[in-house]
Amino acid sequence: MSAIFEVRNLKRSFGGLAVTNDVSLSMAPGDRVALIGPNGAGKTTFVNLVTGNLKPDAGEVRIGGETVTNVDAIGRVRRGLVRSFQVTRLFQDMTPAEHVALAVLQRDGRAGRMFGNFLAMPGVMAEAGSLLGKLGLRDLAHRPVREIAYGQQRLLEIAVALALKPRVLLLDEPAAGVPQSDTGRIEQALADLPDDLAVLMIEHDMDLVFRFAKRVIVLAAGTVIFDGSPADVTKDPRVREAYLGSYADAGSAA
Ligand SMILES: Nc1ncnc2c1ncn2[C@@H]1O[C@H](COP(=O)(O)OP(=O)(O)OP(=O)(O)O)[C@@H](O)[C@H]1O
Repeated sequence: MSAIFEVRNLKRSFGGLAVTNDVSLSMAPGDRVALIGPNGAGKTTFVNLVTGNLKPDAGEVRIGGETVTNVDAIGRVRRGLVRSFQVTRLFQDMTPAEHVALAVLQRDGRAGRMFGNFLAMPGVMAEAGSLLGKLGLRDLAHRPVREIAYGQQRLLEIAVALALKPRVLLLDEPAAGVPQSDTGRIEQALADLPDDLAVLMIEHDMDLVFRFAKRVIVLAAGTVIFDGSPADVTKDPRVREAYLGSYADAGSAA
C-alpha cells in the first residue's frame, strides 16, 4: 500500500547536538506503530518536527504524497496529520462537548466565524455527542473538564483528535499518568481507532506497546536503530544496548 506519511532524512541540531539525525520512516494507512526510545532519544523533537512546530535543518515530511515541509502546523492538520491534543491544553472551564464541537468547526474551517453559536448547531453537536459516546464520555459531555477524572481527560484528547478526521494520528504517551484502573479504557479506545487510520504512538509503557503495535521503531541518540516487529525488538542487540537491558527485559517478560 502506498505511504500516507513519509519522513525522509530529517535532521535537527541544537547547538552542536544532533537531536534528530537523518531519520527516515514511512507509514501506510492502517499502520499501528510504536515509537520508543530511552529518555532524551529525540522522540518529542521528532514529533515537533513532523507536526510543523519545529523547523528541520534538512529533510522532508510528506502527507499523502504531498511535501509539507514548508507547510505550517495548522496546514498539516488540515492535510490529516493530527497530534493528540494534550491534557495540559484542555480548557478547564470548557466541557468535553465544547472541545469536540470546536474541533469539528476547526476541521470544517468554521471555527473563527461561528464561535459562540456552536452549541446551538445541531449537526455539530450531534457529531460531538456521537464521538464522545464512542469514547464512553457521553454522560460527561456537559461537565467542565476540571470536574472529570484524568483518565477521562485523556480520552477526551483522543476524541478531539478524531474530530479533526486524521489520516495520520500521533499519540504522545496516551496512558501516561492514568491510574492502572483506567488504562483499560484507554487501551480499548486505541483498539477502536478507525482501521484505515495510520497511528504512531510514543510510549514508555512496554506492555501497552506490545499489545498495541504491529511495528516498533526505536530511536536512540536521534537515530533510528530498529524498525521492525515487536517480536524482534527485544532480541536486537543495538536496542538492548541502548536501553542497557531495562526495556529488553520488560519485553521478554511481556
Ligand atoms: N529546544 C532545545 N534546545 C536545546 N536542546 C534541546 C531542545 N529540545 C530538546 N533538546 C535536547 O534534545 C534531546 C532530545 O530531547 P527530546 O525531548 O526530543 O527527547 P525524548 O526522546 O522526547 O525524551 P523523553 O522520553 O525524556 O521525553 C535532549 O538531550 C534535549 O535536552
